[in-house]
Amino acid sequence: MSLQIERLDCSLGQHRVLHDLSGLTARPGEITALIGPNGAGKSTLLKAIAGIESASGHILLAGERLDSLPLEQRSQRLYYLPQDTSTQAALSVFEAVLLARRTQVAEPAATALSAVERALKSLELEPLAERELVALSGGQRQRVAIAQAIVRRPALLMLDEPTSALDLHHQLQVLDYLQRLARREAMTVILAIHDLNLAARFADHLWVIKAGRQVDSGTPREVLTPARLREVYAIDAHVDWPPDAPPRITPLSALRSLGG
Ligand SMILES: Nc1ncnc2c1ncn2[C@@H]1O[C@H](COP(=O)(O)OP(=O)(O)OP(=O)(O)O)[C@@H](O)[C@H]1O
Repeated sequence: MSLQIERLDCSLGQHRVLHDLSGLTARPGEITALIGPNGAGKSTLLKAIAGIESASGHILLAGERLDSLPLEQRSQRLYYLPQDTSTQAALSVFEAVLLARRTQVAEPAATALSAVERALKSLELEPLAERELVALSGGQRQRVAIAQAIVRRPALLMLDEPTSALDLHHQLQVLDYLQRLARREAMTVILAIHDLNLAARFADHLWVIKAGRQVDSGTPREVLTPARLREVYAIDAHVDWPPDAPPRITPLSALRSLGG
């Protein structure tokens, strides 16, 4: 389902965080990466779409006004995975993923169990299935949280920095899996991410925001230019799109203060 944002404003307390975001589209079957410096408003935008933060403007999913749906109905269509995946829940990995599935979908137990097994396998979590959540490392917990998100099969999946705690193997493995999942299930996937090499490699489309304002949107090649990186991140960077290798963005130096 295609997501469209029009005239979105959001204030937190006295602070206006998002300013009139318009014309942002995320398509089914694609990964849309949301990029921008610290404090740009990436988490706030994802939370506003999820209905966790209140915002004005239009948020349309497959033409339907998400922003006028009650939270419960929104949550049947989307899933938002926050940046902080810490938990004190006294559950095993398997139980946590099963619970995520069962609170969302009414179905026979055997169907739920096989969905959980598939999700664990897809994220290489089978060896940890019986471990307690509280006994996991940060990266392991992050992968479990991603399994809890994907097992629900939402039409719109939003992940806030889903690879921030992952080692290099799992960064590639998770993003490759999300890309295949999006294509196979025609899922709309939006992820906030700081690593521009991963964004360039795995995203079909980028949204760029800075200080709550939309700076650009387009394909990685259109958006990730040295001039744009200078403007958005205050860095000098070398950008290379080799024909037979993944794109390479090499930060060279930090320029003036970025602020924020
Ligand atoms: N509860 C709040 N009340 C007031 N301002 C807030 C609140 N939460 C966040 N902000 C401010 O909103 C702005 C956007 O924050 P947000 O967390 O959305 O940024 P971000 O782009 O996700 O940043 P990061 O890359 O550091 O995670 C920041 O200036 C932040 O200080």
